[in-house]
Amino acid sequence: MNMTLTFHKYQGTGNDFVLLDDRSQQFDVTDYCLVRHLCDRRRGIGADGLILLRNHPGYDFEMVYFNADGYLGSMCGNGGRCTVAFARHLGVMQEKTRFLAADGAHEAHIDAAGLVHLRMQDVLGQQEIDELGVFLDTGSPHLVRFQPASTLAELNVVVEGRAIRNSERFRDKGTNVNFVESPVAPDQPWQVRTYERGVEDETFSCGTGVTAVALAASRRGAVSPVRLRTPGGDLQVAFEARPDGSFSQVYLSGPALRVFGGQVDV
Ligand SMILES: N[C@@H](CCC[C@H](N)C(=O)O)C(=O)O
Repeated sequence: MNMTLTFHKYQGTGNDFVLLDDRSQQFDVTDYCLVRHLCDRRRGIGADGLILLRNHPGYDFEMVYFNADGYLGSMCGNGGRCTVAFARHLGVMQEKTRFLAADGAHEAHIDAAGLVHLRMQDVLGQQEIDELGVFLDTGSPHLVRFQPASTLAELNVVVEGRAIRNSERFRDKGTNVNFVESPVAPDQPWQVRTYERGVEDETFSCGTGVTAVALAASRRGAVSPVRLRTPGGDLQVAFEARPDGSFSQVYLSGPALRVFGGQVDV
């Protein structure tokens, strides 16, 4: 492209993103090589994904999300929270906002402690439960696997997750794979490690992933709000469970921090 891009680096519990203020709609969303380059941790800025903040009629902004593989992605929960923090940094919003993402409209607010609370889409339909685990879509597809006690820390998430993600069942559309350990005491969090589609690696956390875990764990006694611990930090998921097995009022809450800004020649 032979141009200089101004970028902003954000992270939400270690899930990190390059954010671009693209309200002028200059970025070529078909240039997957550029997105992949910017997300490359050796040759570029380095991130799990890239997000464009754009104007859109009827909303404070639109969030356009790309995975690190360069391709347009589905909903990104941690990325959504980081985009809300970015929108406040730009002055596009103050405490509350309503924006558009790949899976539709979202509301969010930033509390006095700086935590970002993002309302996720209602999760409708039945969770698919079999010997492999619990499959559900929280804006992105997720397989949730509950592990035996004290096994999560030693699990090879990349090997195990990649095998499931590339299995015949998931090869075409892919899935994220979340490995979960139940709390050791009622006041302890659910522990989660995630292999992420489109990053094709373990990430420090995954927002739509911990949301899927909380909803799947509600069948195992988890009560809203559920606290979840990822390698990148703690997140909270609140929800209302409906009699038909669907969930509404689903909120993903946690920190979303600006790390640095700069310019990159591309
Ligand atoms: N890390 C994100 C998930 C982003 C989408 C995922 N990589 C996919 O392609 O399904 C999150 O926080 O939800």
